[in-house]
Amino acid sequence: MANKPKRRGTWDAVIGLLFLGVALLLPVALISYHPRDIPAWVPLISTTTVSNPVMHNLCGVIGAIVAGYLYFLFGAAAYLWIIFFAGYGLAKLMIRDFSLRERAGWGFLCVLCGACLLQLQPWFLHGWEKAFRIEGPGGWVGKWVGEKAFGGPLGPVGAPVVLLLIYLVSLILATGFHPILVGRKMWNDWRKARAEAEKKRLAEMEETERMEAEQRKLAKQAEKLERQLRKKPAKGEDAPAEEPSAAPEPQAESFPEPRIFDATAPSAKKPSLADIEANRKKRSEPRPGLVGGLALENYQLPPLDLLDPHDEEGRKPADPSELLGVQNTIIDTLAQFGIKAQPGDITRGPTITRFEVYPDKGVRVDRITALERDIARATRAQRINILAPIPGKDTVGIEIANSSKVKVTLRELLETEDWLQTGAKLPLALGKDVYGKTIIADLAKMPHCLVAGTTGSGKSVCINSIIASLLFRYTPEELRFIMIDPKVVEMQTYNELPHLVTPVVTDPKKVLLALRWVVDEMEQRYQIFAKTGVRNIGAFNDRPLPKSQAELDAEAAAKGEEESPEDAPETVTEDTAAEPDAPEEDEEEEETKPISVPRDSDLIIPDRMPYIVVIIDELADLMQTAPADVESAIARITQMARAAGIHLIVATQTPRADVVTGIIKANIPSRIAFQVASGLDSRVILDQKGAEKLLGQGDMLYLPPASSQLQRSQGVLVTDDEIHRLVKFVAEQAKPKFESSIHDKLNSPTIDEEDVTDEDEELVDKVLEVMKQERRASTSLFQRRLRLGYTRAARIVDILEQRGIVGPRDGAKDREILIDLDSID
Ligand SMILES: Nc1ncnc2c1ncn2[C@@H]1O[C@H](COP(=O)(O)OP(=O)(O)OP(=O)(O)O)[C@@H](O)[C@H]1O
Repeated sequence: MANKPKRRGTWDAVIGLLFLGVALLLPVALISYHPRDIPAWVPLISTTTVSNPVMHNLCGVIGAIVAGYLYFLFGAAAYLWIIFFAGYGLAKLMIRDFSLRERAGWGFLCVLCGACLLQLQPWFLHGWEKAFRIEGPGGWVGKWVGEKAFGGPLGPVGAPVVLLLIYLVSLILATGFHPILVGRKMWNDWRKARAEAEKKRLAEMEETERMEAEQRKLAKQAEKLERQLRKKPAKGEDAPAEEPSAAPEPQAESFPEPRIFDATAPSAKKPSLADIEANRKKRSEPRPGLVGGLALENYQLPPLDLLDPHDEEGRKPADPSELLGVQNTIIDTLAQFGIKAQPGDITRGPTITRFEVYPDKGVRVDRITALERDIARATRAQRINILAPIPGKDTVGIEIANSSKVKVTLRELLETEDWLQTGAKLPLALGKDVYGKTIIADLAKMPHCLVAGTTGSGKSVCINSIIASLLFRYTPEELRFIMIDPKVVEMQTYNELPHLVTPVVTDPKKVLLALRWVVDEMEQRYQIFAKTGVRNIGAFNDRPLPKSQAELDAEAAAKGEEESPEDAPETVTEDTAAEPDAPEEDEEEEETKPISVPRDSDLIIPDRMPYIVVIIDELADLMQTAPADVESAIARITQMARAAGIHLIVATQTPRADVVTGIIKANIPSRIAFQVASGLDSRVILDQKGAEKLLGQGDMLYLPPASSQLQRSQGVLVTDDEIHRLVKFVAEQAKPKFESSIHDKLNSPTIDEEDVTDEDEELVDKVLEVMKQERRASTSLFQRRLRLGYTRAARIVDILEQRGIVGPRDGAKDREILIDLDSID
């Protein structure tokens, strides 16, 4: 009995070898087959009474007869027998307990189906009928089983499909090859390989970072040593020469005494009320040359007492023993896992406290990162974040949420010296970092910003504080807003602001029009810069203003000269516009009749230009309506608008790659991330993980422009009541004066795409054809060429404008064509 498996193994090898031998000889016999090799006495396949005098077949008469029968029965499918024998031969040799009996039947069925399918296909191998004198490319089986038995009842489509199914089923059963399982395995293997590659990449990155840190440390030590060596001779000549000062003692590494900073403690020095008022008054003084038809000579910037007073004294100071207790827990936990570390500084910020530790020599910082959950458990913290190392320091930072959060109010920030003394062109009070340092960004440098976070994380409050920061600094003459709020509710409060270019845009369909207006405005500003010979808004606004007629008259009178009409031109030429000393129109006249440039009559050169800040609250809603158009408009604005003084702030609560696309990200370098759901979302906003560990309610990561270092900070809090008071104060001083060009456009009824009938579509096609032939577009042209009434032609032109094919109406001129006409089929 014990011998049985052994014997079976021997027979398996014999059968396997026999099959492989057949698989080797079969192709030789089949390829060298010649019908005349078959002797006359062989039934069915003999074609001649006189066979070849010299045998062609390399496997002799037996090979010829076998090949002849295989071709006769299976046609070209005879070659499938090679796979049959080779496959089963190898399986018998290599796979233990391979059961030929279970599989061979299915293999045979596979060959039969192969023959039938070859017969039913009409394209190739039909020449074999004559060459081999057989029934068809599938042989006898193909003819009688495939064509007659299957093809007859199932028809030309049904038969191949059924046969193909049988073929696949028998192939699966013959080989034990499960396509779904194999597919799944391949997919899993691919994912595993990717994860491994990613792991390897991260490990390499960590290794390089570690090496760099090591090198920095070594460099520091070398520097320290060098300093010590340099100091020594100065102490005395008799210093013992044999002192082994060159080799640093490894155990003697000393760490600075740990200190506790409470960044939330009431600030020692506060600016006086008089300072703040003086600063505000200074900023409120009418600045020379600001026009804009808003009659704002008496405009006062809002005072800070519109904001709620912040209660610094009410803040509980940090309890040092509590903080030291937490730090000891951290050090103990690390020690339990074999990591020796020394305590470092403790900094209590508004939302989190950062505990620093100095890992001992030879400790890899990522070992500390790996203990994140254990440290969280030991300190009973809800969420912790480990900075290994803290950028620019030789310590590892463990950030733990404070039990009680300290609010960072807008008033607190606007009263700081940092704010009062800031040299930023468009300062934004964003918040305070862990060290209590105020974060004041300059929108002019940003120059565009992306704000993202889940719902309730603090985005709207952040946007409100940005708007408020600007309202506290700028008059409507100096800064204008375009607010886009598809969510409708968020920005309604601002509708009364005189700073608005147009009422808050809430209809997603009109957003594109607003963005296009911004693009036009930007282009016009560049034209004005070119005419006046300046490069950006700063230079434009700082240029000396042309003198007024009254000033010129006074000068002329002083010189005793007679005024001649030729000396006082009514318009400024291109050259004189750039010439500060050239005579100009009277300033009062200028308001009603702006300075114009004769050769380009549309170009109005204002004395000063306001900054324009475009705020989009909820990009996702816009990306749903017209993703390509919105994306390209944003890209256009962000790429060029900086010099023109146009800045974009985009907020979203959906930081997905299809909303914050690569193009949008590439053009918006500054980012503010609030809490998000996952590391993936964080990567979309910041290109790195981290935002998923934030605590919500204004806890944020700020990526300043031209930097890769994130600043964790607590966002500034401004309440709805404060915003209402602020807007009321501003709105009482001036009424909104909307730009007519954009206002009219946004108020004109849009054509709903659903209302565009088939008849309209036909006309649109015809109009496009006319445009292609004439290379121009105007309502009257279409009226004439297509014999249309005015209303009909104007409607089609409106549809074209809405689809972005032609530009807006521009007086009696032709419409601008915005597409490549050659791309029309
Ligand atoms: N800087 C902050 N300091 C303290 N609390 C804040 C701060 N920012 C936001 N909060 C709190 O979080 C709440 C939600 O903030 P906010 O309305 O800005 O969220 P959001 O991200 O805009 O949500 P949504 O997308 O749903 O509008 C606020 O009502 C406020 O209580």
